[in-house]
Amino acid sequence: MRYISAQTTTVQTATPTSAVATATATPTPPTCQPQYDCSASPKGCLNGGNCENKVCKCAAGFGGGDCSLLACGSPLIDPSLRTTVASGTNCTTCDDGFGGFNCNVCETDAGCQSKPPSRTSFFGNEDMVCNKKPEVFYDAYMSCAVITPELEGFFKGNYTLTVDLNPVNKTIGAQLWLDATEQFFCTIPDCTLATTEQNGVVQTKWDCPVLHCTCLTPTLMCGGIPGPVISLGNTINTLKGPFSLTCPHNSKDCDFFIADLAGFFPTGLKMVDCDLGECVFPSEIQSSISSVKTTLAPGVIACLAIVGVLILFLIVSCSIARRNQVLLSRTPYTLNTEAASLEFRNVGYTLNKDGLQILKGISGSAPAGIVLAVMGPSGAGKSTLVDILAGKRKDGKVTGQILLNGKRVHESDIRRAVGFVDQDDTLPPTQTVYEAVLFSAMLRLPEAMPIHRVHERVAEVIEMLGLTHCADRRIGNVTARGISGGEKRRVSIALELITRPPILILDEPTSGLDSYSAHMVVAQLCKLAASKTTTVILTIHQPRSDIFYMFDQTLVISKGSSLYFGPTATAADYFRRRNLVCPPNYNIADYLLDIAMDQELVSQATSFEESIDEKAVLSSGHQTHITGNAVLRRPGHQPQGSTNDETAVSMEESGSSGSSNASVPMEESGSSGSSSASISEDDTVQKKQKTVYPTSFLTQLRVIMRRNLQTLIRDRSLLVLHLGVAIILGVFIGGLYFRVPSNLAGFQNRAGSLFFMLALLGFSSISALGAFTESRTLFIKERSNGYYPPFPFIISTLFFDLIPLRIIPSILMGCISYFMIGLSPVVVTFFKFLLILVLFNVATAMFCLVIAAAVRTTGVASLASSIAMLFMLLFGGFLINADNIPAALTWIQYLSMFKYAFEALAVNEVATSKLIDNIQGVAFNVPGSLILQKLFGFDLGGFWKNMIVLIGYNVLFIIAFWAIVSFRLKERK
Ligand SMILES: Nc1ncnc2c1ncn2[C@@H]1O[C@H](COP(=O)(O)OP(=O)(O)OP(=O)(O)O)[C@@H](O)[C@H]1O
Repeated sequence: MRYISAQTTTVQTATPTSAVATATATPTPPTCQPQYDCSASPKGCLNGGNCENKVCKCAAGFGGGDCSLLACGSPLIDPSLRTTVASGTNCTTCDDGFGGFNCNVCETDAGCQSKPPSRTSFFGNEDMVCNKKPEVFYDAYMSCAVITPELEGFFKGNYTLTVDLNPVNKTIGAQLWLDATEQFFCTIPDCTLATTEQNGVVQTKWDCPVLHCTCLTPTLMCGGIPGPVISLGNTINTLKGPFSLTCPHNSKDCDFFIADLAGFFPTGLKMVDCDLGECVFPSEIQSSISSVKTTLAPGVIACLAIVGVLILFLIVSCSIARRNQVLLSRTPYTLNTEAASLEFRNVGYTLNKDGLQILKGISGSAPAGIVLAVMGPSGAGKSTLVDILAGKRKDGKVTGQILLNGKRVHESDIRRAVGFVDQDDTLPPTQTVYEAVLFSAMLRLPEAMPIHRVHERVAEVIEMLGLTHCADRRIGNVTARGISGGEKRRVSIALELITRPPILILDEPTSGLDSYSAHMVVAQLCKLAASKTTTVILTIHQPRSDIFYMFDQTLVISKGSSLYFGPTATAADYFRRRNLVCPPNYNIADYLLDIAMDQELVSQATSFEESIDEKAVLSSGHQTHITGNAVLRRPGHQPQGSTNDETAVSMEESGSSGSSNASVPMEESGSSGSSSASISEDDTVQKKQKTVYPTSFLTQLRVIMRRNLQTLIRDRSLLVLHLGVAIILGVFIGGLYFRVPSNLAGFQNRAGSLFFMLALLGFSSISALGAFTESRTLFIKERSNGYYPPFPFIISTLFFDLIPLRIIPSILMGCISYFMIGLSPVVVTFFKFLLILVLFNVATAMFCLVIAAAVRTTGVASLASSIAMLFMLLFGGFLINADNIPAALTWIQYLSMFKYAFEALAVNEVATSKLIDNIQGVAFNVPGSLILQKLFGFDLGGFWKNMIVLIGYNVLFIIAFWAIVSFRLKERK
């Protein structure tokens, strides 16, 4: 059977047969009105009708002169023969086998076979069938109910969408009906259609780049009566697209998405109970389902890629570090057993800023295994000299030469050979004496040294310096009182003594010590020198006479010039020969200082006519005199490179420390062989050597982290404050914005609570300044003394600042306030919310750390970060609308971390929620996304973009922090 019956329906005249569509309303009677000329009317044909010979050929389901009326005949009937019904009236009965809002949707195969087909099958003798699947092939019709609380808030009624899907012409025609009245229709060309299978779900999707819609005036939605709340006429008429329609095969629902209306319908229009059908020949049905792999949003892919690269980098770095640690722990080690000699020739130092000459060509030497005391009044240049001898970086210009064991070497070699105790005690306040010395030992003794030997050595040094009684007491600082100033001085010495360096240089080791302790410390240093493992050079102000005579050699400096250099024992004779006699019962050390202070006496001493012997020394150039007390005290002692020859021997001649008991001041010697070149300008020694650390990276990291953990636990105030404040403020914000409703006020509160949280976290980050400023000084000193390189310090600092003080508090505050406020209950939204808070807080803390590292003064650093924070807050998107910022200042918002975090938080939270309120009796239901767009000027699709920017800020600040700490935080004296 080719078709079931052939029934003819005459437009608006014939009485319908039983099978002909009828309407509840009386069919529109024929009129005598002139025929509508579609070519002459600007309106043309509506609802996808074509104007042919001045007459509209309407799409199935439509009729009337301009195709504006609902026609209730099946698509198999000639369009001109379909019965139309009056506007506002529904079709009630459709042709057999057809259904849908305007009776053009086939329901059965029989329906499709009830009339002769309007086209022929390629395969000839075929009956049409009704295809009900969303994958369509010829011309399908669909009608669906529409769920749209957004529109229903303004225009009450039942919404229906009728759609004509034409894959042959690649077009879609769609009409929206409110009750039975059409509100607007759209014609959509150039569509592509694809049926895909993803994770077992098959769906057909139409993607169309453009759409043209026409709002039918006067209708409720298009500015019609009675008194509409709003008119969508202009919005609908100016829609551009793109547009998409997605229909899953296993459901009767579809999604209708118009990009221009994303603010109004963020997830599209929900079409439910869709009835779809088309009459096709079976041979036309050629399903082409393609499977697609699950794809992630580009933002998610970028984030995953960053995390992946970081993890890979971490794994590779850790395995390399572990290998190095194992190798180093198996490397045989030797501890220093031999003292080194240090000679300095014509050392000068001039300040860059004002050209002031601080040191004027000072020469001398400290042969291996002796104690050399550098004396002089305050400001004479003692510290400057020992800084230079220790290879410390100086701000000004250094001239002269320094020889280590008689050889010119790079200053990094000198630094390696020298242990340096600074004038100021820079010690970790929260550690005990034992822990501080152990810290130095763990980092500076060889990795392969067994741990029990390390502890033994620590105990030995602590005992040697008389610190056993306070070994378990905390060092303390101004705010938390700990050990005494003298004990601190001895701890500083212990930190350097632990490595038993070939040369130990101490700046004022006895300052702050009582005379007994001073004597004890100097005696220990002399003992160390006598053991031939360490040469000691120290500066001292006013030693007691018994202490003075413990030094082997003395260098007296007056106003940057050498007044005396020679054996301590002959100093008194030397000045007596110049008629400068130390009064009886007078401390010779005090007398030497008196001379150095008085320029007349200095002139008297330096203008003295030298003896032949002394002249001989003079003419020989650099001289040194090593037969000092060390030799006298230690019979048989023969320092390295020295002889017991009583005649002065120049350094040049001896190749190393010469020997003489004659004492000649450097001024008199003239210090020939002076070098005007900076110490490091010698080509042979210019090659900078990489600092070699005795311990591996992992050991350094472990030891530093252990100390940071101790500090965090013992100096609990900051940790407790951050955690406490996070909990209290979490409860406070939760209480203040408790259970925000979805009305207008609730929306303001929701956005306000999110912004307030960011403000709190942002400003609490400023505490990073103070925390870092304390550890910064310690780092500079320890780095300079060769404890560790910057990298493990940076990791440890970031770990102990970011995790306990930034990440945990922001999670705490977020968890508490989130549920109290009643933000979105969606789990993913909650975790995204926490992630944003954490990324934001880490970024602001890193920003403050960068400032703290870059700016030396704490006051300037806190002012700079507070002002920067305030500006970022202002341009964060809450206090000023992004679209209203003056053009010249718009760039500032892109620097604001608040903007990215707030936008991400708001999009995450508010975009999927609804604003439901009632203003003066008019109820409305507006999507949160529309508010975000209109009120804040936010980019709705920008969640991952904002997240990437926040991650970018973190990476940028971490790199900046690393660069500043590595290249700027170096000791400069
Ligand atoms: N970087 C600098 N800028 C300005 N002045 C400097 C600098 N370095 C040293 N001086 C000046 O050089 C002189 C010597 O300083 P130095 O610290 O070496 O003296 P000192 O003998 O160790 O004094 P004290 O015993 O009081 O510590 C001082 O007048 C000091 O002000």
